[in-house]
Amino acid sequence: MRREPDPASVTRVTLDIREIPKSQVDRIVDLADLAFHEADSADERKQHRDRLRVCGRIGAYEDDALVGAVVAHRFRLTVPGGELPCAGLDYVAVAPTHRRRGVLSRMIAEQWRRCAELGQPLSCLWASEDAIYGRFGYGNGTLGCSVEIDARRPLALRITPDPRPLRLVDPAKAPGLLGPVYAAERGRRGGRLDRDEEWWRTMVLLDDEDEEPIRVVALGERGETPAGYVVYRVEEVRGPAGSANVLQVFELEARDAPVAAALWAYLVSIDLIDKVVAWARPLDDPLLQFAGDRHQVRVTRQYPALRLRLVDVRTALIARSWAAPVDLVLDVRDAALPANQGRFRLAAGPTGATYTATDAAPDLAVDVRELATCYLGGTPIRRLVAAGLVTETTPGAAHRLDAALRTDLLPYAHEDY
Ligand SMILES: CC(=O)SCCNC(=O)CCNC(=O)[C@H](O)C(C)(C)COP(=O)(O)OP(=O)(O)OC[C@H]1O[C@@H](n2cnc3c(N)ncnc32)[C@H](O)[C@@H]1OP(=O)(O)O
Repeated sequence: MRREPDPASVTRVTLDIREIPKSQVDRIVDLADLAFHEADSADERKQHRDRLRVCGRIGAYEDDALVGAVVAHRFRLTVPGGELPCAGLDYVAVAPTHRRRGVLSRMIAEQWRRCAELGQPLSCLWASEDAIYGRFGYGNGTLGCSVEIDARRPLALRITPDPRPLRLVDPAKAPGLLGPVYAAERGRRGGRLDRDEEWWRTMVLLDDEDEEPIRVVALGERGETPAGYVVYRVEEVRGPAGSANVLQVFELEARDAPVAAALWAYLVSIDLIDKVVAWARPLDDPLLQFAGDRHQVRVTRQYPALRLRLVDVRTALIARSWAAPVDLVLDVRDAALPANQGRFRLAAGPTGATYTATDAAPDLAVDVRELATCYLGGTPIRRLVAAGLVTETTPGAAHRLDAALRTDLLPYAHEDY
C-alpha cells in the first residue's frame, strides 16, 4: 500500500551541522545581512570578520550552502559573588528560504553540546524578537531602562557632586586607562561581561565615519585611576519641530553616587545640547534617586535586556553567592537538557551551596527558564509565582528562596553586542 509522506519529513531539510571554518566568516556576514535585512560597509565587514574569527561558529549546511549560523563569544559573566564562563550567542541567522524547519533548534542543540565541552554553565544573548528564545530555556536575566534628561537647564541634584576634575581621554588610550575602572565596576552587578582591548576597540569606542566622533571623559586627578568615566556621542536629530542635539550615553561607570552626579551634571551642562539620552541603565540607577527633579530626568522605557540560560543548573547555583540561608526542594523542568531536570535539594547560605538529587516532595516547581530569570537577583521568584509561572507547594518557599537570591544591586547589562 502506498503511504503518504510524513508532512514533518517533507518540510524538514537534510542538514549537516558543523563548525564554520575561519576561511568562511564572510559567509556568516552575508547570511546575517540577508536575515537582518542589512548591508555592511567595508569597515563594518572588517569589524565583523575580526569578531567572528575569535568566536565559536556553528553552521547549518545544505550541501555546501550555509543556511544557518549561531556564533558564540567566550565571555565571563558576572554572577552574584563571582563570575562564570558563558557562551554569548550572536549572529543567529537562518536563511529565509529555510526558516521554521528546525534549523535554529538543531544549531542550539549543538551549542549545548559545546557548552558542556567548554565548561560553560551559562549562555546569554540579546534577542532580536522576544518570542524566539524562551522555548530554549532563556529567561530575562537582566532588565534595563532608558533615561532621558532635559539638558536645556542645569541638572538638579540632591547630593553634592564629586569636585575632582574632568578630562577628555583619547579613545585610543581609553582601554588602558579605563579598563581597571570597568573591571571593578562590573564586579558589583550581575550580568556584566568581561572585555579585552579588542572588545573596547570594536564594541565600545567604535567610530563611525557617518557619525559624530565618540567622546570619552574621565573624572579624577591626573596620575590616579579615574573614579568614573562616560562614553558618549552627540547626534543631530531632525523632527517636525526642527532639529535637536541629542547626547547619547553609551556607558557611564562611577565608583559612587557623587562621581555619578558629577558625570551626569557634566553631560547636561555641555553647551548646545537639548537632551541627554541613556538607552540602557539599571533599574536601580542612583541617578533616579539623587536627581532633584524627576520631571527633568525621566524613565522612558523599561525592557528585558540580557537573556540568560542556565545550561548546567547545578554548577550555576553552586557558583553564586547566597544572601541568606535556604533549604528547599526544587522540581526543575528542562525539556532540552534532561541532566537539569528532576528534584533537587538546594541547601545554600552565606558559606556556600549544595545541590543534590532527591526523592523528597518539592517546595517549588520551576521551569529552567524561570530559574534563569531569578538567578542574578533581578526578578523575585515570588513575582513568577504570582504570575502562575512557578508553582509553590510549600507556603513561604518562594519568599525564603528570594531572601537567599537577593543582591544589593540589581543585575545590569548594557552592551547589546
Ligand atoms: C542572539 C541573536 O542573534 S538574536 C537574532 C535572531 N535572528 C533573527 O531575528 C534573524 C531573522 N530570523 C531568523 O534568522 C530565523 O527566523 C530564526 C533564527 C529567528 C529562527 O530560525 P528557524 O530555523 O526558523 O527556527 P526553528 O525552525 O528552529 O524554530 C524553532 C521553534 O521556534 C519558533 N520560532 C522561531 N522563530 C520565531 C520567532 N521569530 N517568533 C516566534 N517563534 C519563533 C518556531 O515556530 C519553532 O516552534 P515549534 O518548535 O513550536 O514549531
